Amino acid sequence: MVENERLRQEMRRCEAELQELRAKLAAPCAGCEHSQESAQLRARLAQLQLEVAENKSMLSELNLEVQQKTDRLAEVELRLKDCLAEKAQEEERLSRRLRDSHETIASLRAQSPPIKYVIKTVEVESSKTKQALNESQTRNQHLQEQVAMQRQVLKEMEQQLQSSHQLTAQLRAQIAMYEAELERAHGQMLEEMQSLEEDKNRAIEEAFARAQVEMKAVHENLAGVRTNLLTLQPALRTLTNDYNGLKRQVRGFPLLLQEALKGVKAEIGQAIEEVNSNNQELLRKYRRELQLRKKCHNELVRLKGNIRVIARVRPVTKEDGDGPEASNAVTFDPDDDSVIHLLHKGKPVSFELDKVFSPRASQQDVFQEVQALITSCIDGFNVCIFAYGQTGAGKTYTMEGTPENPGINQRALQLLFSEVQEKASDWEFTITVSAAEIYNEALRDLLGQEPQEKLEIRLCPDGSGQLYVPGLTEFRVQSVDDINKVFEFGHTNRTTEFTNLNEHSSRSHALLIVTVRGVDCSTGLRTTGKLNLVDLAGSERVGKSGAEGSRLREAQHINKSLSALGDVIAALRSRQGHVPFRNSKLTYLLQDSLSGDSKTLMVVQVSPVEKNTSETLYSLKFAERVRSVELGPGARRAELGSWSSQEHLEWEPACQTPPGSTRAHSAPGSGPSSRPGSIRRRLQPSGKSRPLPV
Ligand SMILES: Nc1ncnc2c1ncn2[C@@H]1O[C@H](COP(=O)(O)OP(=O)(O)OP(=O)(O)O)[C@@H](O)[C@H]1O
Repeated sequence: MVENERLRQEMRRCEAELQELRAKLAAPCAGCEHSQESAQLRARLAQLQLEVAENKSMLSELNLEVQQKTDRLAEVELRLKDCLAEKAQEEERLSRRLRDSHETIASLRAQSPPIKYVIKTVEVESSKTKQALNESQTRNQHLQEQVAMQRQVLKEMEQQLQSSHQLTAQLRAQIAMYEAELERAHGQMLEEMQSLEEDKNRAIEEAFARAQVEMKAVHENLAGVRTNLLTLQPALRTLTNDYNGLKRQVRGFPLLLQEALKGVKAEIGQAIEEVNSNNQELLRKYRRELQLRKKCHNELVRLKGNIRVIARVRPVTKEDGDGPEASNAVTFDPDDDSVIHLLHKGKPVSFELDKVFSPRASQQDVFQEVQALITSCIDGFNVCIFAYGQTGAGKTYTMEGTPENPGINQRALQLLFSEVQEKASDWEFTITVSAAEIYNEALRDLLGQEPQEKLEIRLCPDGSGQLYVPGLTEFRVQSVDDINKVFEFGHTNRTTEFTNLNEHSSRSHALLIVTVRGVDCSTGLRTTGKLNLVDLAGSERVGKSGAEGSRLREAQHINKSLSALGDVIAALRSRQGHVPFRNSKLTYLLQDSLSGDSKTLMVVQVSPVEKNTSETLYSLKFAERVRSVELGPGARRAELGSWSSQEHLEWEPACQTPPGSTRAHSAPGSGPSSRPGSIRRRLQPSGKSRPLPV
């Protein structure tokens, strides 16, 4: 049975392989790949045929075995039948003997006692016989069981035989089918090989034909090349001659090259010299242009006036409240931006200043007006910009502004940075800042470690006549970030010192002092310009409104310093012989930035509302007083002469005062010869440190 199963599996495998072979034979194939596959198929076919033959022999062996088993079975059946017949005979014999014994017993019973004895003996023998009978019956029984068993085995074997027969028939049928299949595959393969052979022959024929054509063409080409070769030979000869000529020339080339190089080098040297002299000329022109630009710039500032007063009116804010008191009392002249009209107690009053900014003016508009002054600081001029006005009129807004909309202070520093950067190729600049406060005529350093300490203004010990503040901190700034840090530090110092900062700041002057020091890299010329940005204390007249005690003292100090400032500016503007700088700490501190060729601008801050008209009137009168000391055109020319002379001192030895200029009002320290301070400042030797000049 196991063998049968194995054979069946083998047959199934053969069948699967045949299927596969059939599929491969059916698939389209090409070239040598096909022939390779065909060879493989042929080998596989042979193997399969071998396997089929093996299977067949195994099948015949199996048949033989079945036949042998059938024969043995028939033999067993025969033996069994013999056994049964023997048993039947034995039984028959034994029953016959039993019957004889019974009869003998009965006849003997009818005889005498000796006979009885015999009977007894017989009876004894009879029981033995019975026992033998029983035994033979038991054996018979056992044999019958064995026969039944054998029969059962026989039956099973018959069934097995039958199924073997069936299987054999099936296998035979399958083998026949496989053989047919193999036959067909073989036929197919032969056909395939035949067609491949034909294809191959065809391809060979075609290739041969092509090769013949190509060969013909090559022969033709060869003939052409031969003809060309014949014609090229003379050209080759010419070329060889040329080549030999060139070779001779090349031998002489280094000499020629050296000569040519010598010539070119000489030309280049000459060209470099020409370029150098051109560069020198250009540098000279550039310097002259630079000087001219400076002159033009100063001329522009001069035309605008050395001391200028402008007004800025702030917008009405919600702090001004509602009602008639908060109504607008200020109007402007649409045709003249230097005129402002104020309606005070029902009476119109007009003022004329250098420029008036309406509430619509932006921080940038105002800055534009002061921009030229700030850039002149880079050229070594001292500049003062003041914000003047009553408390809440917008002084701090104009000078400091807000973080989103910064005022003059930050914009000025930004402008200085960008200007300095533009000139970085020719100049080296350092910008430093100091911040100070004057409260009740006491000067304090806002950037120092001890802001509460009072500082003094002293004469420079070097005998130059300049003033300085010992201990005033100077910070070097290089970016807007640095400025912000400095401002923040100054602000912190102020806030930690005073509980009511707003009130305090209204009553103190805040100064931001920016010093720009430059060195011209090509000439070594040094300049120092100072920009003083001052947020003045509130100008309202507290003293007149009956203030007492500390408020009165504050008011007196403020009034004193503000009127001292007014006096100084008026004296400078009218070129008085004596300028009262020492009348207040503020003017004393700013002395060198207010005198000489310094430039000053006062921004008068104005509140537009009705309730502030008295203070507004006072502020505008102050502004007009400062401005009213008019300089005639002659004086202005004289001023121009003084500026020019300074430029000439640096670049040209001679200076000329323009004709018609008058020096009647010139202060002793403002003429060309009496400005040693400013000239010294410009000619300071490189790297020499000195106390901050004030
Ligand atoms: N041009 C302006 N545009 C918008 N708001 C302004 C302008 N000027 C001033 N302000 C606002 O008016 C208010 C008062 O201004 P600011 O504090 O600058 O006055 P001040 O004169 O410096 O006062 P104090 O003397 O007390 O320091 C502030 O809220 C400020 O923002």
